[in-house]
Amino acid sequence: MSTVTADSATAVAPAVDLRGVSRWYGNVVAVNDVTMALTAGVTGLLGPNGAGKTTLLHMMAGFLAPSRGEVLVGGAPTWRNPSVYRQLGLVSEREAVHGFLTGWEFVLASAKLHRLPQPEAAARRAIDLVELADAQDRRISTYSKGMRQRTRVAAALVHDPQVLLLDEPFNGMDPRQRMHMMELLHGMGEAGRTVLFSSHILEEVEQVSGTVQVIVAGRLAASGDYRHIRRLMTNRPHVFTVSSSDDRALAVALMGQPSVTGVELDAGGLTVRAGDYGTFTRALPKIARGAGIRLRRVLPADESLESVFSYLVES
Ligand SMILES: Nc1ncnc2c1ncn2[C@@H]1O[C@H](COP(=O)(O)OP(=O)(O)OP(=O)(O)O)[C@@H](O)[C@H]1O
Repeated sequence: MSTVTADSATAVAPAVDLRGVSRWYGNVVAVNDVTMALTAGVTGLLGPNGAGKTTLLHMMAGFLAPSRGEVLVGGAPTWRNPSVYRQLGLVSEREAVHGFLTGWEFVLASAKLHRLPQPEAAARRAIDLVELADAQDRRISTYSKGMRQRTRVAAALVHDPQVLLLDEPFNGMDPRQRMHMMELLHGMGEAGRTVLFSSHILEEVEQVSGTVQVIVAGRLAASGDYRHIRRLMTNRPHVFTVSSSDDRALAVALMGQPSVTGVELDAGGLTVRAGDYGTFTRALPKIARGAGIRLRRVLPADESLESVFSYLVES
């Protein structure tokens, strides 16, 4: 977990610090006792739909009050604290932009809302950063989805905030637009900004960020280095459906394996429960070969992200 250690005098204070944060809507608990600290660089906030990602981001941005706990940005509470807004930018999930404005007008309006001393210079810098200068004088209604998204990022960055929060920024983008947005986020992280983006897609997070916060049903399920979390996800018990040239003989051979915890045989083939993914998938071809059996099909039966997430929560 990316906590700041007290033993190091040079430890960097987290830009975003959540301490025992909960938020409920009536009797729905959207966020449940979350503690996390974010420092410079890009972090992915990974979780299935309805996990509480938007609620967390909105509390960080000062749009929502926590029901319990503290949400700090730069050491100050975000709720009802306009001075914090100068340090952060939020790109929300919904894509509402005024299509009749040009990209330039939209970003400039944001600079003026922030009452920046030189709004034109700030708008120019933000537009250059997202590489939209060529299209800045066209109406937003003529932009592609990716260009609209970049316009919104420019508007959120116009005041050069230390913290940038993005809610599902890759939704609906084609691969090229995705790549461009990923490079943009990378660059901002490398420049020392604290960037947090939410996603429900594991691969998306893997490509952009080495650090992940996994949120499931309002709780922080796992946190830290992506590879560590990936291992947690693959080292869990797995169920496979297997069909072969002789399912009955294969069932007998598999039952003798320590990595196998259960085998069921029916007309459709075998359902095999294995202790972990790697050991079983390495052992299976050898076992089949040893018994003179040909494998026809091996499919993981429980690979939905939902099942991976619920495993993380239960473990
Ligand atoms: N204004 C609200 N009133 C009541 N319940 C809400 C409200 N906003 C969110 N919720 C509930 O809180 C939970 C978390 O929602 P949230 O939008 O934060 O999740 P999410 O991870 O961002 O999901 P998604 O990706 O689908 O937006 C869900 O059960 C949702 O139905």
